[in-house]
Amino acid sequence: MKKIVLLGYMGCGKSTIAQNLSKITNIPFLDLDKCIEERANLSINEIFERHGEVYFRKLEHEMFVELLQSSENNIIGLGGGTPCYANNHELLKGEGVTSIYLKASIDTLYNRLVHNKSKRPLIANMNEEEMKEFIAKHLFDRSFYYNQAKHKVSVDNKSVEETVQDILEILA
Ligand SMILES: Nc1ncnc2c1ncn2[C@@H]1O[C@H](COP(=O)(O)OP(=O)(O)OP(=O)(O)O)[C@@H](O)[C@H]1O
Ligand SMILES: O=C(O)C1=C[C@@H](O)[C@@H](O)[C@H](O)C1
Ligand SMILES: [Mg+2]
Repeated sequence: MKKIVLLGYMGCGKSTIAQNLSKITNIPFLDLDKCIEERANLSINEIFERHGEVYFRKLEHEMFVELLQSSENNIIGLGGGTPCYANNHELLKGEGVTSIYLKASIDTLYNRLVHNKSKRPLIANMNEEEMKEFIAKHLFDRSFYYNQAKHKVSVDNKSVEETVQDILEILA
């Protein structure tokens, strides 16, 4: 089995890029956040509200391990925080795993997230100034984990198609 794992900060484009990559390669795409929502029968927001983040991180780890263990070839889009909890970052280095960090600058992330934050509980209640500061600090804290990926693709100022092309070159 081969697993292509896309990771990176909220809004870097994991879900968008993975969907497009899936169409071109015919490798089925699994979105970890969606799998968790289906298993819990709750939205990510509801899981955070009702059970708290620690519980969410437990579900997230269990689901990630389960997806990696399946015998199918898959593209897996992680949640923004997945590599930063449990031993998930170690799993990025496993045999049969092609892990790719979609690296975006603070400005790119801010511009994509500012009008699109309601479904992202970590930033949903922040104003614009708080959000920019939060993204800068949070990205810095998380970079160590994101950099455990085997490959890195910069997504700044690139179209979806250009980023997909960069990934296809890694996979070739
Ligand atoms: N060049 C681009 N590549 C990827 N996404 C882009 C691009 N330009 C604009 N976008 C938009 O940026 C947003 C990226 O969000 P997406 O949900 O794919 O990110 P994500 O990394 O999966 O976030 P999360 O971790 O919160 O699930 C989408 O609204 C998408 O349409
Ligand atoms: O960056 C994060 O920690 C998160 C990102 C989303 O994909 C979701 O997994 C959840 O909102 C947490
Ligand atoms: Mg996503």
